[in-house]
Amino acid sequence: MVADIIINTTAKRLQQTFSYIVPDGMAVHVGSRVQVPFGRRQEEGIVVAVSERNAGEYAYELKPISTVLSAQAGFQEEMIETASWISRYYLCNLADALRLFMIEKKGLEVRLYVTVGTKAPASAEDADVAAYVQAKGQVEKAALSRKFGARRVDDLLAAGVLQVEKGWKNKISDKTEKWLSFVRDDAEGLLANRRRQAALLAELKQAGSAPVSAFIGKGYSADVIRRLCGTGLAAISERNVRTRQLLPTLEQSRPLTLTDEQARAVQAVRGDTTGRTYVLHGVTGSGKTEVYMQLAEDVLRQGKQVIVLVPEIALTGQIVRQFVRRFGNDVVVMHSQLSKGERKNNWLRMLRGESHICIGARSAVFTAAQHLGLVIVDEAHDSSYKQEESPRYHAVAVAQKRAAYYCCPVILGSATPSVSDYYAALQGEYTLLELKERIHGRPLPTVTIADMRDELARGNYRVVSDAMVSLLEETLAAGQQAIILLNRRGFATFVMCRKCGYVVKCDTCDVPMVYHKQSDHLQCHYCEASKPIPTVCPACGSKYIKFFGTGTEKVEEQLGELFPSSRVVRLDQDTASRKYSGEQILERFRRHEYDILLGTQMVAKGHDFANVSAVGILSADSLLNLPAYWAGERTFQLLTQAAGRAGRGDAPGRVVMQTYAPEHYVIQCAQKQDYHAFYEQEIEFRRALQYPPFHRIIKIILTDEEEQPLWRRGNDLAASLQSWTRWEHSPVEVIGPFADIIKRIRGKYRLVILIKGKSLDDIKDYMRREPQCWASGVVIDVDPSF
Ligand SMILES: Nc1ncnc2c1ncn2[C@@H]1O[C@H](COP(=O)(O)OP(=O)(O)OP(=O)(O)O)[C@@H](O)[C@H]1O
Ligand SMILES: [Zn+2]
Repeated sequence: MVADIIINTTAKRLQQTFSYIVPDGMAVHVGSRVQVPFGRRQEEGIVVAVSERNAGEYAYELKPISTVLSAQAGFQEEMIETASWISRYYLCNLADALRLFMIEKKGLEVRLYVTVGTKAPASAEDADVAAYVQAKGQVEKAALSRKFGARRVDDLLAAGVLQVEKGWKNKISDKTEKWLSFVRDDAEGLLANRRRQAALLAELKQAGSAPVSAFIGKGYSADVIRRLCGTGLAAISERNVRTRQLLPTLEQSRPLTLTDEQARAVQAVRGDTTGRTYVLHGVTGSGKTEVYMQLAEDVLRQGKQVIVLVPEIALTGQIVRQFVRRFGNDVVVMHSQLSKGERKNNWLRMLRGESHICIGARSAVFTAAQHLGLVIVDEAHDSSYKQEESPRYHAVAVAQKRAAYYCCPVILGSATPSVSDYYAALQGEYTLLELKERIHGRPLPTVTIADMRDELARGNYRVVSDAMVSLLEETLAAGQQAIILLNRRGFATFVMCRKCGYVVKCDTCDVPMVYHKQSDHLQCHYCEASKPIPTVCPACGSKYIKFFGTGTEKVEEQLGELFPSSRVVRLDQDTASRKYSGEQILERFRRHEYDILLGTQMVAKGHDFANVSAVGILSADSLLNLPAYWAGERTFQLLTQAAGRAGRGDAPGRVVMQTYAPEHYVIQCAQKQDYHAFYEQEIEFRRALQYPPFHRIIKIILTDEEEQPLWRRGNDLAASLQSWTRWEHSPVEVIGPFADIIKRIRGKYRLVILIKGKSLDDIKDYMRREPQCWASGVVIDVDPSF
């Protein structure tokens, strides 16, 4: 038998597969991680194919595989299939695609482990060594040599008293903690005069077992714990750490009685074994989470597993909270603040089938599973599901691929489905499920539009319109809370000389720098570089340096002036960057320690705060004017989602939306929260201009420190692609090269070439063979999100 193997390294030249002989009796299958001779070294490899071919059929001499590293660390066949698809579809290396599924990206380290051999030791000294090894089961050879001397160990190996074999060691060690467990009751009266120990034992009997830290937290000293263990009534053991709960302990919840709409949705998906995709279009506050949970419960009953994807920002939010309350310890949460050891523990729990639900952001789509029964993607329209570095995959597409293998359904839930998903649902490619009503018949919020041109004409130069001021006044007076959205952080969005018009830009990016008042410096939002504020204009020397534009910091200041007695909190990248600080802000707002939550799009997503009755959107058109086909869709989604945070409790919701373009169809549809009207207009626009979903797009980004060579390279690549399309008569359009919207980032100029067509499979084949596509400074983005 012959195995095709990918060497696990990032070196680009090693991306092809290599063939090796499978020695007789060695258990090697697709997905095994093995060690192979490679040049003069041994390398780690991943088996991607096994065939019955004969080594003699090859033109060169094949070498045998050295060892199988670990059954546990191996890949499942499904993962290899999905990774191959990713590498074909997104035009990336197979090794890079495979690494998406690995928990230890760097690969495994091979070590030698010593166990007891078959021969008896000849002397008392040798017997000591053998006894030591026997007691430990196995000992790393290096450690044993350090303890007893390398010579001794080698001699004992040669004599057969000890034996050695290769094993693998994780670079990430398991993260463990000490647990205290109940052993038996104090029948002998050992604790007669020891009240603390007796109390601890009583508590322990109730709990069975719990982390030692929990008892320390309850006031038992380490000494009391140690003495209790000394009596043999309790014992300490090391256990792998479970996901650190981000949330305070929550009460368990029971399934709710579904509304008719919810029941119909659950019924439609239940028992699907075709691997279909369902678009669950439910207005904000319609109870999508309950639908997810009841479907998950079904799947759990069949002993299968569920992956739940949420936008990164929602990881501590509503949906995670609800799942943890309903399913308790059966849930693992993969959030970015876990240590590597914790991630690995979670990952292994899913792989071994010890946990059944994994909730996480984009990358959780790669979680190992025993048997996947359902994938849920909440807020499926969210742009965070697209990875913006290589491999540039979309988590929904990967989820669909995995689900197809397991024949399990994928649910794409959203109040504002992506135009492409909704189109696929209407075409019958997906199945559409709708929740048209909010729970308890609560009305959707009423939205008022504030035309900012009128405000200016009336002499209101503030960021906040009169309508919004009154809304906030009434809300605060009623003891309710408000959320305010402004999609720009910082204080002033650019700094300009009034005399000559000079705008302060980043040294390495072609963007104006943003003034941050709190830290009192200018910051580039692309590369995070910062600069002091110039006192005189660097261009003309005048002193008329002025700040323009508005960010969240300035609004925070203005709100403080307008409503001095209200408590305002700001949530944006600047305040949320410290560990857990974002969650704390949201948690304290939930407890009504603040009246107004102000922030960037982080405040618009998924939150379910019952006491929020007002939402203010300061600049509804901030995304609308971007030169991109998706500008309307993103704007509609953001506005509808933000508005949907209002009126989820007893008080009806009210929203003020500030805009300079009140007549624009996106603003009009968002005002009415009318997804269908928006979709009808948007899909016609897409059809007319041949944008997705009617045409697919590949974006090629070329970068270089020098502008001239970059254009030359761009023109050459475009010419190559053009000649292919002419020659093949393929209905594929090549556009560009043209300068990217932002001409230069981090010191590198940027050019873009777009490829558009109904099917891009053929041109992908061509691109795979075109060396210019694989040169350094070239990024290929299939189905780009911007
Ligand atoms: N069948 C039900 N009976 C009673 N209450 C329900 C029911 N289903 C859901 N709810 C409650 O309705 C509220 C809104 O539900 P949920 O947060 O799931 O909405 P959603 O559809 O996810 O909205 P959004 O898209 O805005 O996040 C929650 O507080 C939830 O507990
Ligand atoms: Zn910069």
